[in-house]
Amino acid sequence: MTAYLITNVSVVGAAPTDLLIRDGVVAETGVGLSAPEATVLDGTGLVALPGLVDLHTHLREPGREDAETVESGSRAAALGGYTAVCAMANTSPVADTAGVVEQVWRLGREAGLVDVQPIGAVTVGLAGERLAELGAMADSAARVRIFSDDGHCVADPKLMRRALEYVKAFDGIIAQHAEEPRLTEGAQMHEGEVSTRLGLTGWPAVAEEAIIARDVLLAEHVGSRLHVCHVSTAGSVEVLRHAKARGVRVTAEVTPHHLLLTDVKAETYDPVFKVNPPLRTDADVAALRAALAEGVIDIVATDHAPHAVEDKECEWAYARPGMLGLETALSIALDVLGPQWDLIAERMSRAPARIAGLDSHGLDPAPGVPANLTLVDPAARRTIEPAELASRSRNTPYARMTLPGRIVATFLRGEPTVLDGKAVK
Ligand SMILES: NC(=O)N[C@@H](CC(=O)O)C(=O)O
Ligand SMILES: [Zn+2]
Ligand SMILES: [Zn+2]
Repeated sequence: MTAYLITNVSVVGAAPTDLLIRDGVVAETGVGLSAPEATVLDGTGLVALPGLVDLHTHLREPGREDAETVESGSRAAALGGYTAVCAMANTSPVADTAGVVEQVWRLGREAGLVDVQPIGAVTVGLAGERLAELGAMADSAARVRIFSDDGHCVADPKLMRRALEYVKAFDGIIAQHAEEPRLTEGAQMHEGEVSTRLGLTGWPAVAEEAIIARDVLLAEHVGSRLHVCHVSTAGSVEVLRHAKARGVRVTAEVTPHHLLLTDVKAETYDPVFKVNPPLRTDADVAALRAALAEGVIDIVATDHAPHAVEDKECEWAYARPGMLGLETALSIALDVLGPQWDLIAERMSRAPARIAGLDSHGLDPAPGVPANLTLVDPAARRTIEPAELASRSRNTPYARMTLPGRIVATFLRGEPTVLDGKAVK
């Protein structure tokens, strides 16, 4: 195992220091360290962050390996500064058995670029009819703790209650895709002025807010943990604020795209901007940014949703919803939040690691801590070229945009997965 000496680097925005990485851990920190056996990396001008943790990633394996594999998605994650990702269950077959979650977990180990933590489905086949084998998935080698039917809402309140009750025994979490399906039938974009002008069927904010309101009440009643996926409206923020004030065990995420983009993008009719929940309004974006700063929204999660060309480059109405996120998330966060390194570390690493129970992640680089970290060059700017992304898919909404920040290196348990901005394998 090679040792690495990163010199003159700012750890989470603090005054520059040296970091010695050896035997999988941060062995030493301090100014003027020497380690003759170590490979030296000049960290001047760079910021070291705890490796980013994504609570919401779609890896598409098994079933749609043409759009993404565990390996290609892991590489995209490492290049984005991530050391751990939670893989959503809407694969084919669905990750609703111990067998499938163990398969995804093993593929992640074999790729060895990030820790891949599978999420299990709540219901069999994501059909919303009966509970999947939650206990068997929790007891499996994948040790599943987060369950989600993401892509679909667990709309039946009785099933949602049962799921919350079931996972309480092992302190599990239900991660809800909050969308009342009866209110979004045929929906193509956010319901508002722009949808009226374009004549596209709208996805009203209340379809999200009504489910969040119901679920925080159910979580309170049962005393279980609820996580709300991709919060997208100002009204959802108010529901969450109220629930948190009451002490409900609820956490919430916002995606980079909901922090930056709005429904006016639909005017292009370019399906790269079609996503669930849909891009909302300026007022929603402002409310989401404030909620993230305040902590009403706990984390940024990418909802990295790769789609093959034929599923995206077609008419808006036929295109699948979803956009890439792993390779651009840190840049968007830097653009939206500015160089608030402690806040970025909290919302993109420490808090998601805590929520997911990933004990060796989300820890600031310090002596004795597992060396899961990433080095960011905040002064660099880069122009996003879809063809250059490591993902197998090309559906980034940031094509040809110039964004701040570049991931220079990422370390997983002391081994580099990215060096000089390139994946090492
Ligand atoms: N976000 C999306 O628009 N799509 C996701 C599913 C989801 O996150 O709901 C997908 O799997 O493609
Ligand atoms: Zn979803
Ligand atoms: Zn998703």
